[in-house]
Amino acid sequence: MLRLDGVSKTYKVGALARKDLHAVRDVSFELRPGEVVSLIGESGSGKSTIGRMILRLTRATSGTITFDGTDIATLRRGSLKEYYRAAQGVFQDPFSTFNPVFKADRVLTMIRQVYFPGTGDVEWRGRVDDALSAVSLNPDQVLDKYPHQLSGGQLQRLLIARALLLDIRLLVADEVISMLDASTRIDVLNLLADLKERGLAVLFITHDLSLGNYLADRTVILRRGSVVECGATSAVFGDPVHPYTRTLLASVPRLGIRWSDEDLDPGPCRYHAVHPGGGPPLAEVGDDHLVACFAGNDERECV
Ligand SMILES: Nc1ncnc2c1ncn2[C@@H]1O[C@H](COP(=O)(O)OP(=O)(O)OP(=O)(O)O)[C@@H](O)[C@H]1O
Repeated sequence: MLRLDGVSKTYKVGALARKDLHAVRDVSFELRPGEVVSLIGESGSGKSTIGRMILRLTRATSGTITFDGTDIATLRRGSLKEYYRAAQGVFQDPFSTFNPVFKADRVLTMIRQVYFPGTGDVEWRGRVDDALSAVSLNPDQVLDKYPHQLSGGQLQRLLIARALLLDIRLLVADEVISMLDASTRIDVLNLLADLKERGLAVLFITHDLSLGNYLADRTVILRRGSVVECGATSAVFGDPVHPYTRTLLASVPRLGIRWSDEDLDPGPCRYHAVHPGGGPPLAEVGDDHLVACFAGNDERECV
C-alpha cells in the first residue's frame, strides 16, 4: 500500500542556506493494509521528516514514496485531495492543532466543507457520531466545547475521529501519546490497536521502544536518518543485531536491574561509533530481519 524506496531528505541550513543537513538517508520500507509499523529513533533521527514526506507536507529530495503504486510526488489538486482522503496524520501536540478561539469541533466542520459539501445535516451528524464512537468519545462531552475545556487525550482522539471521517486507510501517528498522561496513553494505544483491527495501516512514530513494541507488527529503527535495523517486531526486539538497537533496548529501565555504563556500551563497532555517513547496506540476518551493520554480516568484520 505505502512504499518508500531510497527516500532521502536534505535540508539547506546555516547562513545563506549553504550547508546541507542530511535528515533522512536512503530509507526504504513498506506498510501493508492493517499493519502497524513502528518507526523508532532518538530525537533528531529523522522520524518526523519521514512522516511529513509521507503526508506530502515536505518533499523528498530523492527517492520515491508510492501509495497504491502511485508516486505521491506526482499528485496534483484533485488527486492530492483524494490521497488525503485516504492518508492522514496526527501529531504530538494536540493543543497546537486547535485554534483556542474556535470550538474544537471546528476541525470536523472543516472536513465537511472540503470533502462533504453536499452532505445534509442529518447524514453528517450520523457520520460524526460514528467517528466519535469509534474513538470512544461521547458527542455531548466534546461537541460545542472549546479546546481548553477538553483534555489532551480527548483532543488527540478528536483528531483521530477527524481522520476517520474520511475513511482513511493510512494513519501517520507521530508521537501521538508522548504528551499524554499514563492512563490516557493506554486509551489512545488501545484505540490505535482497534484501528488496526479495522484494517487501517498505522505508521507509529515514537522514540519510546516499549510503546513501539506494544503495537507494531514490524519495526524500523532509525539512526541519524538511516535505517539501521528493521523487520518483524519480534525479531528486532527479540534478537537485536545492530549495536544501536541493542543500546536502545539496554537503555529501557527494567525493574530490579541497575543501569550501568556497561549496559549502554554498544561494543566495538566502527560504524556505530562514528557513522561516516554511509554505513553498510541493510543485509538479511534472518526471516524478515534486516540489519545495516558489519557485525550482522558474516562476510565483513566489525572492528
Ligand atoms: N524544516 C527544517 N529545516 C532544517 N532542518 C530541519 C527541518 N526539520 C527538521 N530538521 C532537522 O532534521 C533532523 C531530523 O529532524 P526530525 O524532526 O525529522 O527528527 P525526529 O527524529 O522526528 O526528532 P524529534 O523526535 O525530536 O521530533 C534534525 O537535525 C532537525 O533539526
